[in-house]
Amino acid sequence: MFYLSGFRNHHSTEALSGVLPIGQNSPQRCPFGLYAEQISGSSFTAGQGHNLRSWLYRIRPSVAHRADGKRVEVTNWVSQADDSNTCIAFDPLRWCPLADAAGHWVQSVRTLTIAGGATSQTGMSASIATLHPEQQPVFQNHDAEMLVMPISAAMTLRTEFGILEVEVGHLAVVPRSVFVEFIGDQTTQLYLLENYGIPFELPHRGVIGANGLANERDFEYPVANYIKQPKDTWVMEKREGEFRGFTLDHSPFDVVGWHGNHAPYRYDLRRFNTLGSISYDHPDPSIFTVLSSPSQRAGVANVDVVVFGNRWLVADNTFRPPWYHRNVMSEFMGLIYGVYDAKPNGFLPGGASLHNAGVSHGPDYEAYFKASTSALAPSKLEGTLAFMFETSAPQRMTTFAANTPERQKDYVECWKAILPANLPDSHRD
Ligand SMILES: O=C(O)Cc1cc(O)ccc1O
Ligand SMILES: [Fe+2]
Repeated sequence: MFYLSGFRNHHSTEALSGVLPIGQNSPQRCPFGLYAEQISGSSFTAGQGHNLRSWLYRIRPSVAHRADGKRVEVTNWVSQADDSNTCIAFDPLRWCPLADAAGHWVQSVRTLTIAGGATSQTGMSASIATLHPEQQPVFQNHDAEMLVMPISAAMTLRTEFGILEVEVGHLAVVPRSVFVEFIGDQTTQLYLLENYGIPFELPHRGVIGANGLANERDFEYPVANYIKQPKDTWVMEKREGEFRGFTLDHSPFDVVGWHGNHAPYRYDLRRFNTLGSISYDHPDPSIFTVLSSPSQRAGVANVDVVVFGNRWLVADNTFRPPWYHRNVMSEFMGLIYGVYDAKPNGFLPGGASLHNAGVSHGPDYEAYFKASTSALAPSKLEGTLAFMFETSAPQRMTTFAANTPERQKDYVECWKAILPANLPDSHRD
């Protein structure tokens, strides 16, 4: 399938040539009698480089989709970090891969951790969902930009803007309020991040220069692809954590052409140009940032998406895995495949961990022992893809996450075998 390349480029695409008006956005009558509709992703007055909007040329304006909605109960998708369904996360936390959930993917979402929420428009939530091959509802998330990563099988996202094929090892981002249908040929679990804050940007590269990390051209946008379907379509929408469903008498995927810099996209995480230490010491993980949602405070992210993929380890006289640490940001981690170097046991593909702000953590005993004693020849981490959602707000654990049988209540035992350094009981030079 053909894609448009370039992060936040001003893309133009037509499923039928001649549908995009030339030199203006909203002519008195659009070509072919289509309807022009703008969707924005920033305030109208956002600065240059942060101003996000696209123009869609569609068979019906999306207001024609409006029908009275019915409230739908979705039990475990949490959108506010308050006392009603979350608790404070004091301890290091870890979960085994969750069992597949029944039902469609929206019902299957189980939020594990959350910071901030949909109403305050800050923070994030991290969830696991299950996508089955059955028919799925079309979905609109007014609360958040959604970032999804399939874990065991590829999936397809049909959106108003066109189709994104999303493999294991890809991430896909769907802006707020965009109509999207998740389609799977095989059952797969998904990691799902809701970003309640400012839409994702590429991190500033600073002295790294113009290239490296996630390169702009590797972000792929869909080409226009419409269906003129008179059949009923079931749509679900989410607003401030509440869900409603309604039936349309046609498909919302009726956009024949679009142009703009605000659209869903995919990125192959295996294209990430990982940079690291070629002298000594383990760098801070900010060097692995793929996407960053900034906060109002310069240099402090609302949420960073960080990836740990295949890479050479060559640092001299260095403890090469992550050091022991406490981070002022809070860290949710997941594993798409392979082994994560700091946690060779117990952190499994499809599993998750949370080290809340200030919570001490680091390599487990086995990782420490191996990395502190093995010969330091260059070595390569291969067949591995882990990620971290790092947010400046403390993350809470949901009631579901606290009580699910997949929670590893013995997680802290992985540091138990660590021996104290061999020193006399007390001494002072
Ligand atoms: O805790 C973790 O495993 C994530 C992490 C990785 C790293 O390379 C440095 C710091 C950090 O928090
Ligand atoms: Fe960490």
